[in-house]
Amino acid sequence: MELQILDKTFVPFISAAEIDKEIQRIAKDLHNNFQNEVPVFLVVLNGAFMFAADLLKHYTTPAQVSFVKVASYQGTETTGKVNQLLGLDVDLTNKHVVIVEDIVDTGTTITAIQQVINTQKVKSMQVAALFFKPEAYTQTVEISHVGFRIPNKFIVGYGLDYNKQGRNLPEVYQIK
Ligand SMILES: O=P(O)(O)OC[C@H]1O[C@H](OP(=O)(O)OP(=O)(O)O)[C@H](O)[C@@H]1O
Ligand code: HPA
Repeated sequence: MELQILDKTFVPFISAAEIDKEIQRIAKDLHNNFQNEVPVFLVVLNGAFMFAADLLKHYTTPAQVSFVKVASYQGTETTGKVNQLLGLDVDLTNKHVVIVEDIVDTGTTITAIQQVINTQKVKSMQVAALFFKPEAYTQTVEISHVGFRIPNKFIVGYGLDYNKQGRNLPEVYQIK
């Protein structure tokens, strides 16, 4: 069934069952990665809230979870654009960090986050993204865990919004 949000029409793209299957696979890969270690999951709000909830329910050994938001503002002339992670309330020193993102599109956001994380002495850093648009990606950060590689078309649902709407949908729609 088509979905109308404001001026745009969307068509069904990925079902809730398909999403769940990929999330279980990613959770298993993460378990295998960390074995007896306790990783820190940094969930990037707002979009990743639904992915993070489902992923972390399948990650059943001890972990730390923290929620961050990216804020960028203009610094001085020499520093240019400065990025900040709002809400980062854990010391990441010597920790295995997993950044949890709903989507990596151009890669601007994940690159900004990685730059902030790299100012701390972490043990390792990985990215888990449910969706990745290879054709749109312009950056070099490695996306360690990807649910779906998708075409460069706008999607909504499962945390992702169009003009603030559609985050609540349990499946994903693609713009028509
Ligand atoms: O790779 P990029 O081109 O940077 O795009 C990806 C980012 O865009 C979305 O966030 P947005 O800034 O829309 O905020 P939201 O999570 O609150 O929707 C998404 O959640 C990613 O964080
Ligand atoms: O395709 C998308 N949909 C919703 N939000 C987004 N943020 C980056 N890409 C997208």
